[in-house]
Order: sequence, then C-alpha cells, then structure tokens
Amino acid sequence: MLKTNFLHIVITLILISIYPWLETLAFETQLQITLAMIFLLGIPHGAIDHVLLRKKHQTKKDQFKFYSFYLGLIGVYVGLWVFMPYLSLTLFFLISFYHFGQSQFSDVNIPEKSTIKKLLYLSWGGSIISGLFFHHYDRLIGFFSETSHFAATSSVITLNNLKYFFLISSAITITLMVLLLIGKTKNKNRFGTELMIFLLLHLAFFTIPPLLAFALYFAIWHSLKVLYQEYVFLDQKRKKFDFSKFIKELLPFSAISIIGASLLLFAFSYFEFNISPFFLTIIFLSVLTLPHSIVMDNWYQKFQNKA
Ligand SMILES: CC1=C(/C=C/C(C)=C/C=C/C(C)=C/C=C/C=C(C)/C=C/C=C(C)/C=C/C2=C(C)CCCC2(C)C)C(C)(C)CCC1
Repeated sequence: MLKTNFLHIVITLILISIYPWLETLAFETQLQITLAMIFLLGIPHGAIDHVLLRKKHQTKKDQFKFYSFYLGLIGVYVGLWVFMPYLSLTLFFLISFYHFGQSQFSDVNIPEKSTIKKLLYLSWGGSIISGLFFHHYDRLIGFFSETSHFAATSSVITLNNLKYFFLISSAITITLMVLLLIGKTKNKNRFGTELMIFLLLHLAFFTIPPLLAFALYFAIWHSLKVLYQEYVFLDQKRKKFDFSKFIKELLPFSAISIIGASLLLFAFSYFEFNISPFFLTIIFLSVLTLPHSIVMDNWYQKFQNKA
C-alpha cells in the first residue's frame, strides 16, 4: 500500500463517521472549507508544474516556450468558456476523468502509452465524478440551473442518464482493474487495496455533503497524493532537498493563483455578474487543469521511466 493511502483512508473514515454533524454545517461554511482546501492543497499541487519538466540546463528560450504554452492554453480555454460553455464543460469533465485516474494508477507497472491503462484512467475518474454527482443530484444540478449559461444541462445530465453512466463506468473500472492488476501485473494485493479505496470513496460521496465530499477527494486524495509524488521526485533528483525548499518552490505560483482567484471571486460578487461562486471556482480550476494535466501526463511518463 502506498504510504500516503493510510493517511487518506483514516481521514475519510473519520469524515464518514461524523457525516450527520457535517450535514448540519451551513452551506456558506461548507463552501468556505472547500475553498480553503482548494487554496491550501489543490492550487499548490499544480504550482510547481514549471519545475517538474525543467531541463538540467534550462535556457531563457525554454522558459519562454513553457510559459507561452501554459498561459496560452489558459487564455484559449477562457475564450472557449465564453463562446462555447457546453463544449468547455464536456472537455473539463473528460480531462478531469483522465487526470484523476492517472494520479491513481500511473505507478502501476504498465507503460503509460498502453491504451487499456488510459481507458482505466478515464473510467475510474468517470465513476468517481459521476458517483459524486449522482449521490447528490438534486443539490448539484441546482448549481447548473442557477447559472443561465448552463440552464439546459439538466436536460442532458438527467438522474437516469447519470445513473447509467455511473453504473457502466464503475463496471468497466472493476473489469479493467481485474485485467490489469490481477491479470497483467499479477498484483492481487494492489487489486484488493484499489477495490477497497474505490468502494470507500463511493461510500464517502454517498454520506458526506457534496461540497465537502469534493474537497475530500480533490484536496486530500488527489492533491495531497500528487504533492507527495512531486516531493519524492524532486528529492531523488536534487542533492540537498528538504521540506522547506519544497515549500519555497510551491509558494510563488500558489500565491499568484490564490490572489488571482480571490480577486476574481470578489470582482464577480461585487459586480453581481450572472454566475455563481461555485461555477466561477469550477471555471477557474478548469482553465488551470488543461495545461496542468498535459504537464502531469508528460511528467508521469518521465517519472515512470526513472522509477
Ligand atoms: C505553474 C504555473 C502557474 C500555476 C499553475 C497552477 C497553480 C496550477 C494549478 C492547477 C490546479 C489547481 C488544477 C486543478 C484541477 C481540478 C480539477 C481537475 C477539478 C475537477 C472537478 C470536477 C470534475 C468537478 C465536477 C463537478 C461539477 C462540474 C458540477 C457538479 C459537481 C461535480 C463536483 C461533479 C501559473 C498559471 C501561475 C503561471 C504559469 C506556470
């Protein structure tokens, strides 16, 4: 079992056992906790993307290429949200499925290029996100109807469609886990651990209120785990590396992104634009997710080759 899994499992079990109390928290409090978790762990896990793929002898031209690619993709995606909100939302779901699945299974000893491994990434992430959505359908679909740009979503993402998507993606996930973990890598222990994690996450989504369930998955399961993988990578690569140096690397772009996100939330609530803080947060995360997931996909291949 990965060292970090133990911590994630303990935190999840504690939250499941206090779920009736979590239900009593006011919506504003739940939103504040979720935003705090995104700021504290979610944003920092992407804030060293510029370090992960850095070459030994980085030139000014390399740096310029990286930042143009990163900021260029953010700009293109912001434009896409303005002109094609539904396509942007679909793209965000697909990228998130893949990205979440990849952070869960990239260390399985099968080449990153394998199509069946990529399918597992997509189905695992699809089951996790659709499960969260399905268990709290009434509350979550409300966020879509509140924002006029997404009001039509409820005619496509109906409870029935979501249920089928959730059941099919979960069945594909379990089948692929059997094929890859028991069949290909002959690792029954890993299969047992992954099955337990998969069921535990769905139990958490079923019990814990939706925003906190999202915070639990995104901040604790995904971001904390990736931060640990990034730390191990840099520790192996650099001679004198420790926790304070890691924090120093994370700090500048985390601060810029957190200040940017806060200004955006403030400006939108001050000028009363027709978009909820929930959707604004989702759009903000999505535009960072596009370049971040591409960097991570390249990095996982590199990380795997070196492991
Ligand atoms: C490096 C760099 C930087 C930074 C970066 C960063 C900081 C990043 C981050 C990143 C991140 C931070 C990412 C994130 C991600 C996230 C995600 C991926 C999420 C997902 C989610 C979802 C998918 C959701 C879903 C839903 C909806 C939508 C509704 C209903 C409900 C639910 C929940 C289901 C800058 C720009 C400054 C500059 C350049 C360089």
